[in-house]
Amino acid sequence: MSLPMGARRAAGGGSMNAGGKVPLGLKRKGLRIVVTGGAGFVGSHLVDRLIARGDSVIVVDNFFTGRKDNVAHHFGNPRFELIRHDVVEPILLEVDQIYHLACPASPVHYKFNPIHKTNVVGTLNMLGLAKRVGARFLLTSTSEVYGDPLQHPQVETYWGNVNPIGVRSCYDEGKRTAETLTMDYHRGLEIEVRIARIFNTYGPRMCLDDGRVVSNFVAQALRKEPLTVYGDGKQTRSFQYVSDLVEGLMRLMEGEHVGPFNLGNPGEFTMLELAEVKSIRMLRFKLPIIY
Ligand SMILES: O=c1ccn([C@@H]2O[C@H](COP(=O)(O)OP(=O)(O)O[C@H]3OC[C@@H](O)[C@H](O)[C@H]3O)[C@@H](O)[C@H]2O)c(=O)[nH]1
Repeated sequence: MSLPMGARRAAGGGSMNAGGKVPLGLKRKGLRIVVTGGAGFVGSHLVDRLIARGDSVIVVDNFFTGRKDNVAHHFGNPRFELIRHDVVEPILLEVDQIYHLACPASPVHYKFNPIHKTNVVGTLNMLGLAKRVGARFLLTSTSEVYGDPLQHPQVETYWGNVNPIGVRSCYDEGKRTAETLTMDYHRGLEIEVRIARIFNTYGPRMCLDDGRVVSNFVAQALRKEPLTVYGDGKQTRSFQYVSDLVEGLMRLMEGEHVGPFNLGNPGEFTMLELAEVKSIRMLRFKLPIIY
């Protein structure tokens, strides 16, 4: 079957079964956890879940794309702390687990401000912290490590088809390097690590100007503007709701397996299909607040 270039879809139901048999929260209650990028779209939802199950959470965020508003409802909670900090600088914290999310994920943002340094130096700094305090480290990598994949859907053993010099390379190659560093620290220094490869995710707290396709289409539909389908619209993507992703990240952290694991949705749309009113409605039923 010939497939459109640029198709990115998680293989096998998103492979979210790592640690799936461990009931969340039972053994892990009361941990000290740092979430880098915790004031961002995905990070803030993760923080909500961790706080809700009784953990103490330190959010580290430089507010490049994250917003205080996303975590303001935790201000005053003694189990919550917010630190303005860029992960390209080292930081010393006493924690049990590190969720390393810090990195702008929308092409609009990272093309404007290339983030190779965030991925490489930032990941190195957080791995250094994991080593120093003996914390378990989870890297949020991306489906973009598969580049313009020639295999469809992508399984985790596929090495990808990646351009080292393109406009999106700072992200793709930055995350690939971050994965390499993570595995090196795991093999060489016996740091406990987990790697998640996140596919296209949507939900509340995405910025309207995020630039990714779901928020663009919803914003355009609400404004009754034409939807901007890029290229021939035959490229495909899978879309997962943010709470499903957060569930997957927590299961991965609590489970026994290093990964990498694809976290995504096995279903897929072409961008032309997504632009149909029916598809937008299908996604919108879970999109009560986009702002
Ligand atoms: O308005 C738009 C925006 C985007 N698109 C198209 O929609 C597709 C999806 O693009 P998006 O910008 O939503 O994002 P991508 O799927 O390429 O990457 C996204 O998901 C994986 C994450 O790891 C990345 O961080 C995230 O940016 C692309 O083919 C793009 O060209 C449109 O057709 N119209």
